[in-house]
Amino acid sequence: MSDVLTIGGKELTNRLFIGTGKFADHKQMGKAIESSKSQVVTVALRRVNMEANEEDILADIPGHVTLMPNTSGARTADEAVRIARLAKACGMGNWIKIEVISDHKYLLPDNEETTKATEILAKEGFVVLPYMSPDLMAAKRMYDAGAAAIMPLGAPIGSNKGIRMREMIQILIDEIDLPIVVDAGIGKPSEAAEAMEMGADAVLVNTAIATASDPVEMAKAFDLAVKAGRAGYLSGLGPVSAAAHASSPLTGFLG
Ligand SMILES: CC(=O)[C@@H](O)[C@H](O)COP(=O)(O)O
Repeated sequence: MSDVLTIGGKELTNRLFIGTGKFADHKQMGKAIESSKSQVVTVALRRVNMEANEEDILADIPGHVTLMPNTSGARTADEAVRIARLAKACGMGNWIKIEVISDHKYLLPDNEETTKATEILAKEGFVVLPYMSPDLMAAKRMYDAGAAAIMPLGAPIGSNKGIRMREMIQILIDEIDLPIVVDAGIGKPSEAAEAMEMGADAVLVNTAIATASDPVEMAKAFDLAVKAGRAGYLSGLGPVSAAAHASSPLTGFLG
């Protein structure tokens, strides 16, 4: 059975998106991307070296993946728009993950500025994926602004805390008619599976893979977990109940 996720006209058969920060080096990053089988990779524009003869992160990103530059470093909508336009001008395509953050302790996104940037860039033809704090009204505004997918955080970036925003993310999955990509804070393969079992369309993982003892094997573990979670969701999870229900008949043994 084919299970395709379509975003911005691209058909994706793998639902694990990968971030490129925190790896020991670019070679290790490239190998982890390969072993994750990811088809979408996000890269901060400020990490792309535009000077010749210097190490270029793009050289180690496999050519078949879709690049999703992100606006990491932007504190306002205007800054995010400027970074997105620069990324496009550098030949990085028209996908953009909007990240607008002015809180330096928790790195929580500014939903209002993110929506503004989404509207401007969607009108310019970008495929816009806003990173956001999971909130139904904000997600509806991002939908109206032209977002191609919504990327709610599971927990603060780099925290590896798991799906702390579970209830709020579930509301987005149930109510927003766009792909939901759970982004940030996923610390273990089982948490990626959890997001997929909830009905998320994809997950984005960086820190948990890049900071593992063996990032290449961990990338593979995340790929398997995302596939398992998705298969569980598509199979229809059984009901949860407070009381026990015997799995085998409890009667009929004794006369
Ligand atoms: C690379 C990137 O975009 C991160 O900002 C993203 O949000 C992933 O978060 P984790 O590093 O917590 O997986």
